Amino acid sequence: MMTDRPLFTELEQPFTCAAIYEPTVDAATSIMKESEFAGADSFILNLMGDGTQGLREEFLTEDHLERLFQSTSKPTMACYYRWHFGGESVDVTDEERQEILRRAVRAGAKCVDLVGDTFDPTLGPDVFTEEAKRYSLESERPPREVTDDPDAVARQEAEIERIHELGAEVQMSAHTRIHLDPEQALAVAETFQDRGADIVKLVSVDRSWEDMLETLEATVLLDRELDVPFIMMSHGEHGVLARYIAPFLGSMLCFTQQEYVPGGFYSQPLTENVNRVFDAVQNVTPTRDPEEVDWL
Ligand SMILES: O=C1C[C@@](O)(C(=O)O)C[C@@H](O)[C@@H]1O
Repeated sequence: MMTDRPLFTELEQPFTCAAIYEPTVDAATSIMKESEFAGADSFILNLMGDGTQGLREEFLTEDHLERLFQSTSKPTMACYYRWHFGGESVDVTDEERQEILRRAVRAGAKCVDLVGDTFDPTLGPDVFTEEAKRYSLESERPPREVTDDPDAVARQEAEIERIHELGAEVQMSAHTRIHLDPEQALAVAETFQDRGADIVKLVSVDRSWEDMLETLEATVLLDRELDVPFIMMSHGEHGVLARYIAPFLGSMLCFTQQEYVPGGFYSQPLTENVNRVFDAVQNVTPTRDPEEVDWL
């Protein structure tokens, strides 16, 4: 008998979530099956590909998506950003993106990624441009993909309810394109939690080891203060190390990949590798107050 796939918040944490960037359902299925052997616990499917690192538009039907989700007993989360990993902006409205994400849920996705500025896109340079790089190198810019416009927030809250009614969870996310210090990270995370998100995801920017250490500090702060599960991580080469470590400090999962394709996105560690780390690192969760420990 078919068993339903678990929700993301039902999985034992921390776990791996393998990113699927393939252009066709067959290719995506093949990578998902191989990822299962590498120990992937869940998947994130990129829907905004149209030929470059994500599912092509012709596969965005309920039938195609259902065939893909049914090929695994692991849960899949769907995302459809305004940009794709090839670097260009995607020419669809927020309403269309949400319609496609709801279609994915009807086809069996267990979670959708709701970008934090949906219905009120934050202004800023196009991603992957020289100007975007400058934006990320400076700290005193507002975080991208975060809005507090009351109309947009009300629509986001209604969208979260619709997705809940369809039986899936919502991960509210922001790729902030700037480095977040711990207090900034907590402020954004709390607004997403207040909107009804089941999971909060923050992707900061780390430009140095000091930034990376602040990202880990933000992870500890979020773990202490947030009521919902969260994912804390960063873009930037200094952020890669924290992707392995943050899951031990409370970040719920690590986004991984099965293999690195030429011209691909290499910040996500390989699934097999992360699982080896998760398995090897034991006995690091404190169970007693420092006062109760003999050997300090
Ligand atoms: O948003 C995220 C995280 C990500 O941006 C990363 O940096 O690992 C990659 C995306 O596939 C995923 O949806």
